[in-house]
Amino acid sequence: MDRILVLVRHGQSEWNLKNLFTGWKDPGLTEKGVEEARAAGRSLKARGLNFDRAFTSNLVRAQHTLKLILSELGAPDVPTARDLALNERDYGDLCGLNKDDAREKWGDEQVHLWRRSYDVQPPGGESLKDTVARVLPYYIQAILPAVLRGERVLVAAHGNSLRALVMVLDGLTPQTIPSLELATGLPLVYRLKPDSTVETKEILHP
Ligand SMILES: O=C(O)[C@H](O)COP(=O)(O)O
Repeated sequence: MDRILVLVRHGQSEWNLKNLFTGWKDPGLTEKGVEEARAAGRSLKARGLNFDRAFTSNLVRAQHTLKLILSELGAPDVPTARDLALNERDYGDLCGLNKDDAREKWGDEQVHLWRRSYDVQPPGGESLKDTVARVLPYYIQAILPAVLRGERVLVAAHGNSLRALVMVLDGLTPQTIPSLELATGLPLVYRLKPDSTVETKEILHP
């Protein structure tokens, strides 16, 4: 039995293009983001993958990415769960601010800590640790059981909600997680062992 889990960050959003902190705000995909999602679907199809179940967040940039991928696979009706647990990390008071302006105001180091550290919270927002605290229980309760049953599972979510999950899957630490970046629209293909640890991991480049 194969235990397939594929994670994909949404395609470029309108606020990614404007370099704005986004969090729980709900911009759509740019034309480039739509193409990135379609390319992800084509890569998965070329890899011979299809899916029995899908999960996404409550935000349209991830939902639209998932819809485009499934359309490219010719499988628009895959059972799909949408849950706030997979939402992007909430950037709180930073939402809507330009990231370069934030660096000017608070300094590169402080902004890097807010964006990439494990336990430093942006003002009024969530740290990655806070994000793990809602993503991991959902993964264990909803996503992992499907994978262990042999269902091929696709998760379309966000840069930091997926960093939270990849941290656990890849055994990263608070010291190593800051260097993890997830590109938009690049599928991560995991094959899990029966004990739910990772057997193989593959990044599908277009
Ligand atoms: O929420 C956002 O601003 C982006 O989707 C992710 O931002 P980051 O890459 O700065 O964490």
